[in-house]
Amino acid sequence: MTVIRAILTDIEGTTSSISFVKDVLFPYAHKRLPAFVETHGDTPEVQHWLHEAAKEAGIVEAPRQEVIELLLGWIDQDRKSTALKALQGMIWKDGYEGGDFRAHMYPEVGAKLHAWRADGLHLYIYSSGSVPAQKLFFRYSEAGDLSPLLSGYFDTETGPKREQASYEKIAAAIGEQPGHILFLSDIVEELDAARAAGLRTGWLLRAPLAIPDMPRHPAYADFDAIVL
Ligand SMILES: CSCCC(=O)C(=O)COP(=O)(O)O
Ligand SMILES: [Mg+2]
Repeated sequence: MTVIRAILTDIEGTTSSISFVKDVLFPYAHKRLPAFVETHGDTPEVQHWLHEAAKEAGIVEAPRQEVIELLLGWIDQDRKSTALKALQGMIWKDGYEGGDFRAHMYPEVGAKLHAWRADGLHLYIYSSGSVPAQKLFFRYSEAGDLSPLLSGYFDTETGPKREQASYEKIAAAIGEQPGHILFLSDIVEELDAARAAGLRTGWLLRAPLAIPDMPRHPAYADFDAIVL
């Protein structure tokens, strides 16, 4: 069995509950997005992402209000748009820093990340959430500030999570052979793509999900069940 030297983990459904993202983060961004665009819409970074969103939808000449409506619809659909995720991250910053919420972590995750790091493993995140949003997520988590444990973050600017090439790029960026990296996710298509790139995989099936008799990937109910 190859030695695992690095762990790359997804967030939603893996370290943290889907309901925290859908019931806390998304409504927070939905409520504040129109005012945020109103107040910050002329800054270069926000302008850039509004333009990218409009381009993605094929409405580059559209008035700003139409782009806002588009983004609100995308939040409702949980569209994994890089532009939307970048804007959401900027909006969530206020929520974390103002103490409106802390990021949910499943109960064993914080201790397990500490243990893996103490064993010398390098820990990385790969999520559809933007890198700045990921940094906030682990800094302001229910398990305390976990950001010092993390060696790096990847988002969909590296590539889509269901494509083999994204994992090849991440392995190269980490500087490890793919076989020494364990990717953890709740989404089987992401795990298939990671395996095709040569990474080891772990499928998180959090309760009430049951582990099938013959899972397509090594399957675990939580991080404590993972044997390296
Ligand atoms: C870290 S930002 C909040 C999560 C988010 O917006 C998201 O889309 C999570 O997707 P994941 O790839 O972590 O399943
Ligand atoms: Mg996920």
